Amino acid sequence: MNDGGRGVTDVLTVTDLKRSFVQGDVTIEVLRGVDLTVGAGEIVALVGPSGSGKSTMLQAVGLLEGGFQGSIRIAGEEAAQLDSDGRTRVRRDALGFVYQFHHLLPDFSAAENVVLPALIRGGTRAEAQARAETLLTALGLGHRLSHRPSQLSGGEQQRVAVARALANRPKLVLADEPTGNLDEHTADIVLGEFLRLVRGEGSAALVATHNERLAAKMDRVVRLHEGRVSVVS
Ligand SMILES: Nc1ncnc2c1ncn2[C@@H]1O[C@H](COP(=O)(O)OP(=O)(O)OP(=O)(O)O)[C@@H](O)[C@H]1O
Repeated sequence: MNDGGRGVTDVLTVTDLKRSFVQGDVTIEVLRGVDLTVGAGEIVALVGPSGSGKSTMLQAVGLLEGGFQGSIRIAGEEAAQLDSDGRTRVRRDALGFVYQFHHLLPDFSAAENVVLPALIRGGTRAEAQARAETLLTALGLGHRLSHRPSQLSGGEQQRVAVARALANRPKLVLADEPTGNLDEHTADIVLGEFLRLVRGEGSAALVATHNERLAAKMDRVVRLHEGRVSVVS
Protein backbone atom coordinates (compact mmCIF):
# COMPACT_ATOMS: atom_id res chain seq x y z
CA MET A 1 0.00 0.00 0.00
CA ASN A 2 1.26 3.49 -0.85
CA ASP A 3 0.33 6.50 1.22
CA GLY A 4 0.69 8.88 -1.70
CA GLY A 5 1.79 11.82 0.40
CA ARG A 6 5.19 10.70 1.62
CA GLY A 7 5.94 8.67 -1.48
CA VAL A 8 6.91 5.53 0.41
CA THR A 9 5.39 2.10 0.67
CA ASP A 10 3.84 1.55 4.05
CA VAL A 11 4.78 -1.56 5.98
CA LEU A 12 2.11 -0.82 8.56
CA THR A 13 -1.30 0.76 8.13
CA VAL A 14 -3.59 0.91 11.15
CA THR A 15 -7.09 2.26 10.58
CA ASP A 16 -9.70 3.06 13.23
CA LEU A 17 -8.25 0.61 15.74
CA LYS A 18 -10.31 0.20 18.89
CA ARG A 19 -9.75 -1.79 22.05
CA SER A 20 -11.53 -1.69 25.37
CA PHE A 21 -11.19 -3.75 28.50
CA VAL A 22 -14.15 -4.67 30.66
CA GLN A 23 -13.55 -5.05 34.37
CA GLY A 24 -16.66 -5.69 36.39
CA ASP A 25 -19.10 -2.89 35.61
CA VAL A 26 -16.40 -0.66 34.16
CA THR A 27 -15.36 -0.48 30.52
CA ILE A 28 -12.01 1.20 29.84
CA GLU A 29 -11.74 2.42 26.27
CA VAL A 30 -7.99 2.36 25.72
CA LEU A 31 -7.83 2.73 21.92
CA ARG A 32 -10.73 4.75 20.51
CA GLY A 33 -9.97 4.82 16.81
CA VAL A 34 -6.24 4.91 16.16
CA ASP A 35 -4.96 5.72 12.67
CA LEU A 36 -1.26 5.22 12.04
CA THR A 37 1.07 4.43 9.17
CA VAL A 38 4.72 3.44 9.20
CA GLY A 39 6.58 3.64 5.92
CA ALA A 40 9.24 1.21 4.73
CA GLY A 41 12.45 1.93 6.59
CA GLU A 42 10.82 4.58 8.76
CA ILE A 43 11.45 4.70 12.50
CA VAL A 44 8.46 6.03 14.42
CA ALA A 45 8.33 6.78 18.14
CA LEU A 46 5.04 6.09 19.88
CA VAL A 47 4.90 8.30 22.97
CA GLY A 48 2.28 8.88 25.62
CA PRO A 49 1.98 8.79 29.39
CA SER A 50 1.79 5.59 31.40
CA GLY A 51 -1.53 3.87 30.74
CA SER A 52 -2.19 5.67 27.45
CA GLY A 53 -2.19 2.37 25.55
CA LYS A 54 1.27 2.08 23.98
CA SER A 55 1.73 -1.58 24.93
CA THR A 56 -1.85 -2.38 23.96
CA MET A 57 -1.15 -0.85 20.57
CA LEU A 58 2.05 -2.87 20.07
CA GLN A 59 0.30 -6.07 21.13
CA ALA A 60 -2.36 -5.45 18.49
CA VAL A 61 0.18 -4.71 15.76
CA GLY A 62 2.28 -7.70 16.85
CA LEU A 63 -0.77 -9.92 16.32
CA LEU A 64 -0.32 -11.12 19.88
CA GLU A 65 -3.82 -10.49 21.12
CA GLY A 66 -7.35 -10.49 19.79
CA GLY A 67 -10.27 -8.37 20.90
CA PHE A 68 -9.57 -5.47 18.57
CA GLN A 69 -11.81 -3.68 16.11
CA GLY A 70 -10.48 -1.93 13.04
CA SER A 71 -7.90 -2.71 10.41
CA ILE A 72 -4.22 -3.63 10.77
CA ARG A 73 -2.27 -4.20 7.55
CA ILE A 74 1.28 -5.48 7.88
CA ALA A 75 3.37 -5.78 4.73
CA GLY A 76 0.15 -5.85 2.71
CA GLU A 77 -1.60 -8.51 4.81
CA GLU A 78 -4.85 -7.71 6.58
CA ALA A 79 -4.66 -9.08 10.13
CA ALA A 80 -8.39 -9.82 10.37
CA GLN A 81 -8.11 -12.19 7.41
CA LEU A 82 -5.30 -14.26 8.90
CA ASP A 83 -5.90 -17.49 10.78
CA SER A 84 -3.62 -18.60 13.58
CA ASP A 85 -1.02 -20.07 11.16
CA GLY A 86 -1.11 -16.89 9.09
CA ARG A 87 -0.51 -14.71 12.15
CA THR A 88 2.42 -16.92 13.16
CA ARG A 89 3.87 -16.63 9.64
CA VAL A 90 3.59 -12.82 9.59
CA ARG A 91 5.13 -12.55 13.07
CA ARG A 92 7.99 -14.82 12.06
CA ASP A 93 8.68 -13.43 8.58
CA ALA A 94 7.76 -9.74 8.74
CA LEU A 95 8.11 -8.69 12.37
CA GLY A 96 10.83 -8.47 14.99
CA PHE A 97 10.19 -7.82 18.67
CA VAL A 98 12.19 -6.08 21.40
CA TYR A 99 10.76 -5.75 24.89
CA GLN A 100 11.78 -3.81 27.99
CA PHE A 101 13.14 -7.02 29.50
CA HIS A 102 15.25 -9.08 27.16
CA HIS A 103 13.38 -12.44 27.42
CA LEU A 104 16.48 -14.29 26.22
CA LEU A 105 16.58 -18.04 26.75
CA PRO A 106 18.79 -18.45 29.83
CA ASP A 107 20.37 -21.78 28.87
CA PHE A 108 21.46 -20.65 25.41
CA SER A 109 24.44 -18.50 24.49
CA ALA A 110 24.09 -15.02 23.01
CA ALA A 111 24.78 -16.41 19.51
CA GLU A 112 22.34 -19.31 19.95
CA ASN A 113 19.59 -16.91 21.05
CA VAL A 114 20.06 -15.01 17.79
CA VAL A 115 20.41 -18.15 15.66
CA LEU A 116 17.10 -19.64 16.83
CA PRO A 117 14.62 -17.40 14.92
CA ALA A 118 16.32 -18.22 11.62
CA LEU A 119 16.34 -21.95 12.38
CA ILE A 120 12.64 -21.82 13.30
CA ARG A 121 12.03 -20.12 9.96
CA GLY A 122 13.78 -22.96 8.18
CA GLY A 123 17.19 -21.47 7.42
CA THR A 124 20.41 -23.45 7.50
CA ARG A 125 22.49 -23.45 10.67
CA ALA A 126 25.53 -22.07 8.81
CA GLU A 127 23.57 -19.10 7.45
CA ALA A 128 21.88 -18.47 10.78
CA GLN A 129 25.20 -18.61 12.61
CA ALA A 130 26.85 -16.19 10.16
CA ARG A 131 23.94 -13.78 10.45
CA ALA A 132 23.99 -13.93 14.25
CA GLU A 133 27.72 -13.25 14.36
CA THR A 134 27.38 -10.32 11.93
CA LEU A 135 24.62 -8.71 13.99
CA LEU A 136 26.26 -9.29 17.35
CA THR A 137 29.60 -8.01 16.06
CA ALA A 138 27.87 -4.89 14.70
CA LEU A 139 26.56 -4.34 18.22
CA GLY A 140 30.03 -4.69 19.73
CA LEU A 141 29.42 -8.20 21.08
CA GLY A 142 31.77 -10.15 18.84
CA HIS A 143 33.69 -11.17 21.97
CA ARG A 144 30.57 -12.29 23.84
CA LEU A 145 29.11 -14.84 21.41
CA SER A 146 29.41 -17.81 23.78
CA HIS A 147 28.27 -16.00 26.91
CA ARG A 148 24.92 -16.88 28.43
CA PRO A 149 22.50 -14.06 29.28
CA SER A 150 23.36 -14.25 32.99
CA GLN A 151 27.01 -13.62 32.09
CA LEU A 152 26.16 -10.38 30.24
CA SER A 153 25.47 -6.87 31.50
CA GLY A 154 21.99 -5.38 31.16
CA GLY A 155 23.06 -3.33 28.14
CA GLU A 156 24.67 -6.38 26.54
CA GLN A 157 21.56 -8.49 27.14
CA GLN A 158 19.43 -5.84 25.47
CA ARG A 159 21.84 -5.72 22.49
CA VAL A 160 21.41 -9.48 22.06
CA ALA A 161 17.63 -8.97 22.11
CA VAL A 162 18.05 -6.34 19.36
CA ALA A 163 20.16 -8.75 17.28
CA ARG A 164 17.55 -11.49 17.77
CA ALA A 165 14.77 -9.14 16.60
CA LEU A 166 16.69 -8.43 13.39
CA ALA A 167 17.78 -12.00 12.70
CA ASN A 168 15.10 -12.69 10.08
CA ARG A 169 15.41 -9.28 8.37
CA PRO A 170 11.97 -8.08 9.49
CA LYS A 171 10.19 -5.35 7.57
CA LEU A 172 9.01 -3.90 10.87
CA VAL A 173 10.54 -4.03 14.35
CA LEU A 174 8.15 -3.51 17.26
CA ALA A 175 9.92 -2.28 20.36
CA ASP A 176 8.20 -1.67 23.70
CA GLU A 177 10.39 0.52 25.93
CA PRO A 178 13.49 -1.24 24.53
CA THR A 179 15.86 0.64 26.83
CA GLY A 180 13.44 1.19 29.71
CA ASN A 181 15.33 -1.17 31.98
CA LEU A 182 18.73 0.50 31.48
CA ASP A 183 20.35 3.46 33.21
CA GLU A 184 20.22 6.72 31.25
CA HIS A 185 23.75 6.56 29.87
CA THR A 186 23.47 2.92 28.75
CA ALA A 187 19.97 3.56 27.36
CA ASP A 188 21.35 6.35 25.16
CA ILE A 189 24.13 4.14 23.82
CA VAL A 190 21.96 1.07 23.21
CA LEU A 191 19.19 3.12 21.59
CA GLY A 192 21.77 4.78 19.31
CA GLU A 193 23.05 1.35 18.29
CA PHE A 194 19.51 0.07 17.80
CA LEU A 195 18.66 3.01 15.50
CA ARG A 196 21.90 2.68 13.55
CA LEU A 197 21.43 -1.05 13.01
CA VAL A 198 17.72 -0.83 12.13
CA ARG A 199 18.52 1.96 9.63
CA GLY A 200 21.42 -0.02 8.20
CA GLU A 201 19.18 -3.04 7.74
CA GLY A 202 16.49 -0.91 6.07
CA SER A 203 13.85 -2.13 8.51
CA ALA A 204 11.07 0.08 9.80
CA ALA A 205 10.39 0.34 13.52
CA LEU A 206 7.60 1.38 15.84
CA VAL A 207 9.12 2.17 19.22
CA ALA A 208 6.98 2.79 22.30
CA THR A 209 8.64 4.99 24.88
CA HIS A 210 7.71 7.58 27.43
CA ASN A 211 11.17 9.09 27.09
CA GLU A 212 10.66 12.15 24.87
CA ARG A 213 14.39 12.75 24.60
CA LEU A 214 14.93 9.31 23.07
CA ALA A 215 11.81 9.70 20.93
CA ALA A 216 13.28 12.85 19.38
CA LYS A 217 16.09 10.74 17.88
CA MET A 218 13.63 8.87 15.66
CA ASP A 219 12.30 9.90 12.25
CA ARG A 220 8.83 10.80 13.46
CA VAL A 221 7.01 11.03 16.77
CA VAL A 222 3.34 10.18 17.24
CA ARG A 223 1.50 10.63 20.52
CA LEU A 224 -1.25 8.48 22.03
CA HIS A 225 -3.68 10.70 23.86
CA GLU A 226 -7.19 9.85 25.00
CA GLY A 227 -7.23 6.76 22.82
CA ARG A 228 -6.17 8.42 19.58
CA VAL A 229 -2.91 9.25 17.87
CA SER A 230 -1.74 12.72 17.01
CA VAL A 231 1.40 13.48 15.05
CA VAL A 232 4.00 15.44 16.98
CA SER A 233 6.74 15.74 14.40
N1 LIG B 1 -5.63 -7.17 30.03
C1 LIG B 1 -6.08 -6.00 30.52
N2 LIG B 1 -7.20 -5.95 31.29
C2 LIG B 1 -7.66 -4.78 31.76
N3 LIG B 1 -7.07 -3.57 31.53
C3 LIG B 1 -5.96 -3.57 30.78
C4 LIG B 1 -5.40 -4.76 30.23
N4 LIG B 1 -4.30 -4.44 29.53
C5 LIG B 1 -4.17 -3.11 29.64
N5 LIG B 1 -5.16 -2.57 30.37
C6 LIG B 1 -5.37 -1.15 30.70
O1 LIG B 1 -5.24 -0.43 29.50
C7 LIG B 1 -4.58 0.81 29.73
C8 LIG B 1 -3.38 0.92 28.78
O2 LIG B 1 -2.37 0.01 29.18
P1 LIG B 1 -0.99 -0.09 28.37
O3 LIG B 1 -0.15 -1.10 29.08
O4 LIG B 1 -1.27 -0.33 26.95
O5 LIG B 1 -0.42 1.38 28.57
P2 LIG B 1 1.06 1.94 28.28
O6 LIG B 1 0.88 3.26 27.60
O7 LIG B 1 1.87 0.92 27.57
O8 LIG B 1 1.59 2.17 29.75
P3 LIG B 1 3.12 2.08 30.35
O9 LIG B 1 3.87 3.22 29.75
O10 LIG B 1 2.89 2.25 31.84
O11 LIG B 1 3.66 0.73 29.98
C9 LIG B 1 -4.22 0.83 31.21
O12 LIG B 1 -5.17 1.61 31.90
C10 LIG B 1 -4.29 -0.62 31.61
O13 LIG B 1 -4.66 -0.75 32.96
